[in-house]
Amino acid sequence: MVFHASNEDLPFSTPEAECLPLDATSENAFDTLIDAIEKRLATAESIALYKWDNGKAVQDTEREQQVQARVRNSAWRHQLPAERATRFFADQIEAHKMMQYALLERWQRRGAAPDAHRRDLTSELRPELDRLQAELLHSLAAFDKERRADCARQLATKLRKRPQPIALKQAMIRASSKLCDKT
Ligand SMILES: O=C(O)C(=O)C[C@]1(C(=O)O)C=C[C@@H](O)C=C1
Repeated sequence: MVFHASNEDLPFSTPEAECLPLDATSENAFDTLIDAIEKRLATAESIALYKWDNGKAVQDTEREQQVQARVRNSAWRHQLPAERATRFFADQIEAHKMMQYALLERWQRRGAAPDAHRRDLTSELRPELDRLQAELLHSLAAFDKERRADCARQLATKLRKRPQPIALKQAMIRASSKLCDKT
């Protein structure tokens, strides 16, 4: 309950649900960033399927260097220090690989990959990752502006509340492991 005792025109109390929480902006920025992280990881299954079908290794160091060069060059556009942006992206890439390895291991054990729709790595999936990059950097910048002292506790609660398959959950934890660090 919130009391408005000093103003007689206002009702004596207002249900909490009608009042905006004090930290609504911070909550929104946090949720938006976690959604964007999840969106990037959601491409891991299609990418792993492409690699399974084409016998391609998960690790592609040259592509990672290209991704990080683009991140470094566009960080300023989002008022982000290049170091913060590239460290954040290193975590996104590691989490993406973690998820791909988990899926490939599962398909190897079963002896087959799912009969799902296939998408091309070069013409569809990587361009999608490139588009998501701007969304992630934008969300990271907004999150950093509103970051609260209890960030780590908030993060743990948010991750716990997301109903997700185990491989995605673990990848989300890896992807967000340094979000609340100072640098
Ligand atoms: O583009 C790929 O091949 C991916 O698997 C995606 C990704 C990434 O997260 O950006 C992950 C692993 C590779 O080493 C390179 C890039």
